[in-house]
Amino acid sequence: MKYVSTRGEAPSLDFAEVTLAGLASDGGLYVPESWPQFSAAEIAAMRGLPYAELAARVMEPFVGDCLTPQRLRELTAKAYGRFAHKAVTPLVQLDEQHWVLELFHGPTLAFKDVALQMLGLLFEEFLGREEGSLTIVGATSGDTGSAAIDAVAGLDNVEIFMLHPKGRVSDVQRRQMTTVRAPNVHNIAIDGSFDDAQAMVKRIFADKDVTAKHRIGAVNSINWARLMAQVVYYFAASLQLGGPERSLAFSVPTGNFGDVFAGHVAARMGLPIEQLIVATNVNDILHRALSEGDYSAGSVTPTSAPSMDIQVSSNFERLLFDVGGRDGLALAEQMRGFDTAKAMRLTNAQTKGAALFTSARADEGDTSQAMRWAYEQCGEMLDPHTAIGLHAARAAGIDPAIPVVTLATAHPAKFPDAVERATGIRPGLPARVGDLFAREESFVELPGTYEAVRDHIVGHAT
Ligand SMILES: Cc1ncc(COP(=O)(O)O)c(C=O)c1O
Ligand SMILES: N[C@@H](CCOP(=O)(O)O)C(=O)O
Repeated sequence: MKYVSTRGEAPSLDFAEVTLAGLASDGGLYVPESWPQFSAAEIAAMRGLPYAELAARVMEPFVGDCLTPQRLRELTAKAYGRFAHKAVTPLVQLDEQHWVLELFHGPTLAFKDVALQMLGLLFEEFLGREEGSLTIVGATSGDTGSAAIDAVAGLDNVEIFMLHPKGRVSDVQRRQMTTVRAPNVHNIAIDGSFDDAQAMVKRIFADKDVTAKHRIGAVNSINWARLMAQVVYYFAASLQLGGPERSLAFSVPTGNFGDVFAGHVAARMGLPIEQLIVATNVNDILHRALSEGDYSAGSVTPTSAPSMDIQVSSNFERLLFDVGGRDGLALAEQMRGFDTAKAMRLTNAQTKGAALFTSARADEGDTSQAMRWAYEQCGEMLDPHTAIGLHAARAAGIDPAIPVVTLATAHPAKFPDAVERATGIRPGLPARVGDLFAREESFVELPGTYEAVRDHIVGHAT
């Protein structure tokens, strides 16, 4: 399997190279040069498999010959062995039509663990082969940071610098990053938004003064391996609810468009998906793009779902590439226009090609109301991000005969204030996070300028 850049100019790479490269050298994102296909019979044969084996089957065509089938199975067994639920991503039914897919049973209580537990092992595997090292620079609006840190803390040949927007993540999220004591972990709080942090990460990949001395790696969903691992749970949910004979709709709380793009990949591979519902909070660039063709970024508004307080959605570029004719040079031109104007229109081909997607936006009242409904009517406590997904799922008007699965992207205890305001109940942290509030924090605060962040990273990277 070879990977190509969405901007058409970077060299094509194999799976190991793409995992270590993160962002493409032309500023684009890597995607497989073609989508692997499963027949209905092949999908049906996956029914009842343990999650780790299902993951190996779904990932195998993407990995190509970079891992033997046996080694891939050793890695998936190790990655998913750390989850607190035997099913790894269990489904919970809310009513006749709605289910939630709980993706928060990993070590840091969000869906990010599903991919990052695997990515940490892949880094070790591929770096070990060449005795290389990696300086990871990541941006987080709260969840990627802790999941990535958990996955790589203590590794000898990996160092991680994680940027979060100061004061804009929950206390639990911040502490899950800043209380990890390991010499290779560096937390940085910047003045600014997640979008500012993500822009700095992309800039550092293009900074020749830095890349001449350090091999920069990515843990954000710009790294293809993240998305590959997220495709698996769409298969897991479908197989439990009658797939491949029955088609499902998925509602996905969306920010950087990685999770829902993984659903698009599952559909491309042959999984019957009726609709992908892109659920946003008031930072609704994706809702406007999909409903009106208007992809224009404003400033970020802080909400009770801080991990989705994102306006510039990295993985939307992968969708535009895939549904708009896979013309890298034309997309590079379109993205350059967006970088300058912070706005662009989708082409007719892009809008038409994205027909599997629909979208909805939830304001703060809708989010609270969805948390309350799930708790009072169904006995399920949801976090605010999942509640946005549920609001969109119920608003989308899907045929009642089609099951709608909302991705539960975080544990409610990561956002206790918002959950308590909506339901009157304060969720407690599961025992696996330990004495989070007793541990000492360590992070530096930096101004929100690229130079300040770059100088800090260069000054502290070994
Ligand atoms: C809890 C939670 N829900 C939803 C999202 C949005 O996911 P994505 O960025 O893949 O669209 C995020 C952040 O990425 C998150 O942390
Ligand atoms: N919501 C994310 C933002 C980063 O997105 P990613 O999926 O590209 O890593 C977070 O919680 O950090």
